[in-house]
Amino acid sequence: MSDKTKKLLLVSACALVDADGRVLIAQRPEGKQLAGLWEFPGGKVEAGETPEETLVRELAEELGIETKVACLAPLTFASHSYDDFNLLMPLYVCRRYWGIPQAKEHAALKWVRPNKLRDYPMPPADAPLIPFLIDLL
Ligand SMILES: Nc1nc2c([nH]c(=O)n2[C@H]2C[C@H](O)[C@@H](COP(=O)(O)OP(=O)(O)OP(=O)(O)O)O2)c(=O)[nH]1
Repeated sequence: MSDKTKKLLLVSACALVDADGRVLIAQRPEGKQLAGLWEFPGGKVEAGETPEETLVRELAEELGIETKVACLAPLTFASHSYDDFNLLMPLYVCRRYWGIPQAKEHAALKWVRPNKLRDYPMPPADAPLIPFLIDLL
């Protein structure tokens, strides 16, 4: 049943892909909601931003890498109802970026083959995204 008090939260996420077809996942740090789970880098779309601009900003803040809006290709989206909000999360693929990803805000980073993603505990919203990455890569 719909809960009219629940807010829709728009979050942009990115599957960064390396030359080997592996995807970067990042572990949420202690103290945050969903701590310890592995996620796709990204974050909340802020006022005035396009979802692509959000990702360019978040990838710089979280990983210290540079990319461009034109280097982000939409793949699919996640839609999941958490207890306190409804999440809508477009997932982009990025194969072209500059710099080496570093965990600036995460506990750890890992490059993983798409068919191994299920070995890493992810937020419940993310499980339906995995088959799209397996198909693509
Ligand atoms: N970046 C990202 N967020 C995800 C994924 N899956 C998923 O459910 N989320 C959720 C977790 C958070 O509730 C929200 C992302 O928000 P965020 O990373 O900007 O915010 P946060 O919870 O770290 O908190 P904040 O301190 O920034 O407010 O989306 C994912 O794969 N990547």
